Amino acid sequence: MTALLDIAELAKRFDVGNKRLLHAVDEVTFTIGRGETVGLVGESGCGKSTLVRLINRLLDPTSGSIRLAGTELADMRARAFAGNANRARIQMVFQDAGDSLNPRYTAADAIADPIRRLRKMSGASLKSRVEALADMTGLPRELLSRFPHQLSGGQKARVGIARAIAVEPELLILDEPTAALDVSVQVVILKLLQQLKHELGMSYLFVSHDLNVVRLLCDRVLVMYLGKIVESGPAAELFADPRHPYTRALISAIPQADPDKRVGRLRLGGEPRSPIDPDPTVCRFYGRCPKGEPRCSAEMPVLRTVAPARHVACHFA
Ligand SMILES: Nc1ncnc2c1ncn2[C@@H]1O[C@H](COP(=O)(O)OP(=O)(O)OP(=O)(O)O)[C@@H](O)[C@H]1O
Repeated sequence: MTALLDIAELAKRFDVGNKRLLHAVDEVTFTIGRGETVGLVGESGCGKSTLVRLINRLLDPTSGSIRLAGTELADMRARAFAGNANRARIQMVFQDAGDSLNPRYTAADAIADPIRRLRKMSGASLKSRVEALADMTGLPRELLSRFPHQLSGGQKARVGIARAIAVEPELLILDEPTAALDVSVQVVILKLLQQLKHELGMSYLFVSHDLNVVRLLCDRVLVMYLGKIVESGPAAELFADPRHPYTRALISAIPQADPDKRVGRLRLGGEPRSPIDPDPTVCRFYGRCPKGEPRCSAEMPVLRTVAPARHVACHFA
């Protein structure tokens, strides 16, 4: 499969005062193929949003490379990227469509906005393009004149999706696209996203806390922990045989309807492991950083990735 997105050694460090840097995204390397759906999972604060904001060029990286079909995007400042021709090629569906839509824009204005800016379309052709997008996303045309507060959660989600696909992106980043929706609406929106992907041939980077959804929708999964991709692999393989202790802990937390399949939930932390622990996949310092940092990932190896396994420095420089 040809790589559409090629991320290499991508890093974002934030200055958190007292001469300390927080490694929000810590030298991350992965690819997304054309037409592939890649899931990005990890606990709150592990760096998922920072990573997608780097890829979507809303944030400037500290170092590393973001190549889209061979074109380097990391060199350009986030502000300059907004007006760049490549802007249309990566679009994003945000977590809460209600929050991300401009309250002063009707649904039609919201969908038309990127087309006007990035495709320089106007007049009757713009209007018919907006109507076609409403049809594609199942938004009744009569709702196009409504403002976000006059739409249901599911309808706002459809507007957010129509807006994101309006300029025919090659890569769609979905940041918890159904987290703000009722369960029944979630299913409908996930089916719509699957259908659009097949119709339009896009690649998806799917960020989610819901591992059951990730298992169902994604070809491959990236597991992020403290700014690093600690494990990545084909979804079926990773869920059947998680190798990294953090992935195991994450999977053990998936609710199981079948009592026979329930296992005890694994938790990280507790006593430090022996420095001569024979299992190289287990961190010696879970929750007990030698530097005294509570969130340190010291000596946690990276598994099943293209990068060679190596020891991870303290999360705080
Ligand atoms: N502008 C910033 N300045 C300093 N630290 C930041 C900044 N933005 C994010 N961080 C820190 O970087 C780390 C990663 O944050 P990020 O929002 O990427 O996590 P996340 O995995 O997306 O979390 P969630 O799932 O809760 O959205 C966190 O420790 C966060 O506090």
